Amino acid sequence: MSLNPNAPRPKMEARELTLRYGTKAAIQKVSLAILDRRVTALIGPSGCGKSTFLRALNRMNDLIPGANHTGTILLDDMDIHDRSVDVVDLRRRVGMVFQKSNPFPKSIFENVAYGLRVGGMKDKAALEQRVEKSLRGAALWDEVKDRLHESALGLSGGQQQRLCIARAMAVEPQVLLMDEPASALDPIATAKIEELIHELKATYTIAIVTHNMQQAARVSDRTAFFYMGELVECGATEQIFTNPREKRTEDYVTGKFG
Ligand SMILES: Nc1ncnc2c1ncn2[C@@H]1O[C@H](COP(=O)(O)OP(=O)(O)OP(=O)(O)O)[C@@H](O)[C@H]1O
Repeated sequence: MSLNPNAPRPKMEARELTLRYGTKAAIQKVSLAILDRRVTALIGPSGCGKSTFLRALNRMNDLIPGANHTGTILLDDMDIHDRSVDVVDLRRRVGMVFQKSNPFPKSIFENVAYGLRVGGMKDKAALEQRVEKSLRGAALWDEVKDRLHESALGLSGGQQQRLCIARAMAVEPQVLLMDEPASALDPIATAKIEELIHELKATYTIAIVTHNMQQAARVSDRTAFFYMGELVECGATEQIFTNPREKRTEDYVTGKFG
């Protein structure tokens, strides 16, 4: 129990989470809190289980045949694996942005409106309002407002990724999961995404997987270091990068292995 009443509370929390593909554990007994309206970076060498952990947070691993888990994941006080949980509703509350932007072959407008239409929103004015709000939120509105009904596939890579962020935001999630959202982008588009993440954390709780150590240091408040399926340590980003408790963390953040 924290003594500071202003200390952020966990928005999501994994307790002793083990996730296997078949019989092989990809992550073992991971206990990690994702704090409300903070950015948590998940770092570690390839194959250490970062994406597996991220995908577990909105049960995307359910889609992989043979994936199974033990342990608990809470969203606020709700066990996300409880029988009463509707997975579609969970994924609306915990949205996801992938490494490679994946706009639908539809117009810019329809990409953002998609989840709203699926959710039953029919009113044209309401749809237009929410699409504009989401595009503004994703810092894309000014670039696309005059071409909303053109194909999303005509946008640049960086614009497509911001469109995917707008699409995720349109259904008003509480948590945004980002799996290397800038790894396919050039430095200018990457800087825009990083700036956006900085703005989004006023509203959203964000967990981001990144291979880029500088990016983790720039965008996150907290950093969790994974190694071979284990969570080695998690703490304030500055502490993890300047004064880690564990030797393995120090070796990784100083580039001794990777
Ligand atoms: N769909 C799958 N089926 C079987 N094994 C998988 C699957 N996805 C991941 N794995 C295995 O689980 C382990 C963790 O993978 P994961 O993708 O979570 O790691 P990662 O840290 O995100 O890696 P990277 O940084 O390379 O993306 C790896 O051994 C990987 O081979």
